[in-house]
Amino acid sequence: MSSQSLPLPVLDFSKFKSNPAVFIDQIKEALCSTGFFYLKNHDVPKEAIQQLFQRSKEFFQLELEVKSEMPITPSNEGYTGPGVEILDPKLGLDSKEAFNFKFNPQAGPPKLPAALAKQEDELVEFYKTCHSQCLEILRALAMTLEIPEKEGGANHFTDKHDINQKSGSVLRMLHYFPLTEAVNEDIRAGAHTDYGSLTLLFQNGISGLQILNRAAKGESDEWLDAPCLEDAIIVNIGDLMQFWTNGLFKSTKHRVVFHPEQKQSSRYSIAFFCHPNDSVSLDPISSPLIVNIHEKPQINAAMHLEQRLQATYGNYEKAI
Ligand SMILES: O=C(O)CCC(=O)C(=O)O
Ligand SMILES: [Fe+2]
Repeated sequence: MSSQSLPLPVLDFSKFKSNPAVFIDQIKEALCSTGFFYLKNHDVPKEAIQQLFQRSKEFFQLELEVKSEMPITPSNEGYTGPGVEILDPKLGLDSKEAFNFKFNPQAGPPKLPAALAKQEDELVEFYKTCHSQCLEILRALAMTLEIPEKEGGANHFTDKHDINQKSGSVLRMLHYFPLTEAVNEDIRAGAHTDYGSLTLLFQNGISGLQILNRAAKGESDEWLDAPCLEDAIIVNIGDLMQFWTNGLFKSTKHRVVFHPEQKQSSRYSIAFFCHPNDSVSLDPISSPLIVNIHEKPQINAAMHLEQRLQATYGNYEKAI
C-alpha cells in the first residue's frame, strides 16, 4: 500500500532521535488535524507483537467458562464477553470479546485467570514496553506544545503518567467475531472516541478501522478506512489530551467495520490505552499554543474514566 492512499500520515519514530524538530512538527500537524497517525520504527518489538497475537488467539479459543474466570471488574480488568459493551448507544452491542490487563509495579503481581497465568511475564513486559513508548510520544507532544520549564517542559506529561501510580492505563486484547445473523449488520465496534491520553493500536492483517472524516461537510458522517500497514502501529489521542489542549489536539471518533470479503473471519487487535495518574486534573495546560480557554472541566482523570466506562458497560450486569 502506498502512503499516498492512506488517510493518515506515517511518522518515523527514529526521526525523534535523529531530527526531533521535524518529528515534532509532523506530530503537531497530525494531532491538530485527525489526532491519528501511523508510527513506524517504534520501540515495540515485532516478535513480541506476534507472540501476543498468538496468545490472544489461544485465549479466545477457550471455552467461555474458562475465559470468563475473571470477569471485568469496576477497575476495568478482566474479560468482557459477547453482548456486554456498547461503544455507540445508537447501534447497541458490539460483536466482540476482550481481555483487559493492568499492571502497576507498586501493586504486586497482576491479576490473571489460570488460562493466562503462564503468560504473566510476557504480558508485564509488553505492558511496560507500550507504557514507555507512550512516554516517549508524550515527551514529543510536550515539546510540540512548548510547555514552559516551570510546568515541567518536555517532562510535563511524563510526570503525569507514572507507571507506579494508580491510573486507568490498560492493555487490551480484542477479538471481533465473524459475522453471524445475530450481530449488527456491518459494524464490529461502534463509533467512539478513546477515553485516555494516548492509544497504541496493533492490528493483525485484517483491517476494518475507520476514522471520522473531520473535513467532510455533508449532513451524514463520512468514514475513512485506516488499513493495516505492515510494521506500523496506529497512534491516536484520546479525550484527555483534547481537554488538556483545549481542543487544539483532536480526539476523533473511530469505529471498526466488517469489509464484505472479511465477513467470515475473526479479527484480532491489541490496544494499549495510556491514562494519566488518577488524580491528574483535566484543566487545559500552560502552553503558548493554547489560547481562548473558556471552560474548565471540574473533574479529574479517575472521575472521567468512571463516567465513560459506565456508559460503555450499559449492560454491565451481564459481564459479571
Ligand atoms: O480494534 C480496533 O482496531 C480498534 C479498537 C478501538 O478503537 C478501541 O477499542 O477503542
Ligand atoms: Fe478506540
